[in-house]
Amino acid sequence: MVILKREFSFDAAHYLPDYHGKCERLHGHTYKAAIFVEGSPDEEGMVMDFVELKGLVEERILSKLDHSCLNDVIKRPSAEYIALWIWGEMEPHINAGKRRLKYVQVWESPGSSVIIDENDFENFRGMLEVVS
Ligand SMILES: Nc1nc2c(c(=O)[nH]1)N=C([C@H](O)[C@H](O)COP(=O)(O)OP(=O)(O)OP(=O)(O)O)CN2
Ligand SMILES: [Zn+2]
Repeated sequence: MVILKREFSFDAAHYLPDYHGKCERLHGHTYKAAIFVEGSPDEEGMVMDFVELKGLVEERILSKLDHSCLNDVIKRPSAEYIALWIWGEMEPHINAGKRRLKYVQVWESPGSSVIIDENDFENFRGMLEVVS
């Protein structure tokens, strides 16, 4: 199997309502994220066309999160829950044939990131309180 990765970034505001400290106040980040897809190269030599993946990221993620207040979309927008939300947006459009969404990584700052896989999504999706 081969794992391909597409990285992207977005600017957004958020606050952490249940956090006690500076992050309970409205502030912003330039987030970075990566989508990892596992599969076998097809007859075109591709696990998944990067152009298709870029379009999905723009349609399913960036159009909703870039220059937004994340709390309008995700109730507790920690990096962990942002990653779970991204998983829910992307998985139905990626899993096909032998290709599978493998990991989602979200960086809140260059030194701080989370990585989730399908088990995390199954275990924690119920805690993801999506606003809209
Ligand atoms: N496990 C997590 N911990 C924290 C999260 C999170 O999403 N998951 N988020 C925050 C806050 O959003 C906070 O803004 C992060 O602050 P900090 O780490 O200090 O990072 P800065 O953006 O301020 O950048 P630095 O240059 O590193 O100060 C807190 N914890
Ligand atoms: Zn923050």
